[in-house]
Amino acid sequence: AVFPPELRYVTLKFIHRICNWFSAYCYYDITENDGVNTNELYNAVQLYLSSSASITGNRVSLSRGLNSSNITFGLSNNDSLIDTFNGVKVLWEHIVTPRNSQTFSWRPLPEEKRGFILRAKKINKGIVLTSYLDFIMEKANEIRRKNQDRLLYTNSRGGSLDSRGHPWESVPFKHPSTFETLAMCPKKKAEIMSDLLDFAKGESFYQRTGRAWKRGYLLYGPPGTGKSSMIAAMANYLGYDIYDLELTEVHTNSELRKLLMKTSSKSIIVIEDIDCSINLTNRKNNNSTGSGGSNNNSYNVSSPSPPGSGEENGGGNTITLSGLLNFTDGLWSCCGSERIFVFTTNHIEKLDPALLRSGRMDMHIHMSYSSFAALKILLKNYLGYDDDDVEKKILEQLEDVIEMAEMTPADISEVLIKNRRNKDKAVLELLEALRTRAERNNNNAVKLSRENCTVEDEEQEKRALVESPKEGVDDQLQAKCDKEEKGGHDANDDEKVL
Ligand SMILES: Nc1ncnc2c1ncn2[C@@H]1O[C@H](COP(=O)(O)OP(=O)(O)OP(=O)(O)O)[C@@H](O)[C@H]1O
Ligand SMILES: [Mg+2]
Repeated sequence: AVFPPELRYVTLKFIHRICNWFSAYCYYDITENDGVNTNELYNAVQLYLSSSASITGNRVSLSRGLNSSNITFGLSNNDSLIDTFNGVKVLWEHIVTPRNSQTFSWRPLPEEKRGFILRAKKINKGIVLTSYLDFIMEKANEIRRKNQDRLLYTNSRGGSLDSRGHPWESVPFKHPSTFETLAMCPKKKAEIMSDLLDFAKGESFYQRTGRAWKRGYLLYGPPGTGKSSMIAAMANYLGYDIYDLELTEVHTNSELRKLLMKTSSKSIIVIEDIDCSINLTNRKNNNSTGSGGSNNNSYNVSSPSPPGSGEENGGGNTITLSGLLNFTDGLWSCCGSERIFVFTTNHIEKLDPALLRSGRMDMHIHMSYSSFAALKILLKNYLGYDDDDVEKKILEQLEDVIEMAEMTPADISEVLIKNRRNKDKAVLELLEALRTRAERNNNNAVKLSRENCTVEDEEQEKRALVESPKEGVDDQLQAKCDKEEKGGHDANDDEKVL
């Protein structure tokens, strides 16, 4: 109180300047407001320092962001702390001074002037300016994404808008599913994760290749194999919001387009059970409308109109397949960026080939019955068991039956949850359940082969199914996991489309 902060700031500055000549240090001012714009670096530094474990002062400022369940700690006014980066020590000081009321400004400025002063040794100037500040920006973004809870949007209100004209309703999204808890072939999992990461970091790639910055995943497989869990894991992994699109609530193609326009970037747009929610007879209707003068083959198949004009053939009050394709693929799909489309289905064979062609759904992911690798993940999730916690003999027995049993991860987790208090019993009961299933499947297979409908046919059918997308979007990952080596499929999806 004896020493007014304003004076203190000026003196500090003055002292800094004097010392500059003699000292080994250099100083950087990072003010909250650089005149007109808010300084992004200031916010980043604040967030970054909040995560720093070295805050020990008696006075710490706390804050909690909108939609966030985390509290962040910050440097209090005129407090300082030391941070180290790559062995380089720097000192941060937070300076707050009352703003001079005579300063003219077009818009109201906060009453206080805030800023950080960063002190570093002159010999470390290079490292501070090049890597340290970048590091802080990156770290801050990470923290921001972690603190902000995901949102789950639905359009369950039908076409009606809320008071602010938004067609989407949102709730905080707190699904605990992550890639770690997801039971599936580890190789496949790793590929999906790196695909997602490539996508999220791929701004310049998409720019360079002239592609809209979006990606489509089709998840298919029987119920209870983790399709919805996978979507949650994707959202948690990338920190994206989810838009769960209920197609049955959408009445026209133009309504669909409006919904799309109101989605934000960095989001996953999900249509579950696509085979059930879109009436496939639409396709016939479309074809009977005649396929105009479009010279794009793929559109001729299903949608006579070029992208972006799906409204006309929406006609009455139903949305059409072409409307949906325009939604994911047309010009409107790029109003915004960094969007992922995920469709799920239990019956991939029921889907229109137009939906499956490459470029539309970039990656087809087969979620299948539990494999041995997946089973081990489930054992770890539910019982906390590692490999050597289970008797080797039992583990081998599990491995023997798991493929034949064709049990979904959902079924397996059911058995494990039921017995989670008695872990040994859980494993034994699981083995029993797997055996029963395997036996049943085996009997069925024998019966089938007696009726001259061999298992091989089924196998072929499955293979045909995987290969069915006309443009050759093989499920490479599945193939890899099944160790069905099909040589020469190394080209990634993007190359195929190009
Ligand atoms: N691969 C998996 N890894 C971990 N848990 C799984 C997996 N698959 C299923 N589960 C468990 O089973 C439950 C049902 O899974 P989920 O809802 O993801 O299945 P789904 O494939 O979406 O089924 P549906 O086709 O009926 O929508 C989940 O709550 C989850 O706990
Ligand atoms: Mg589901």
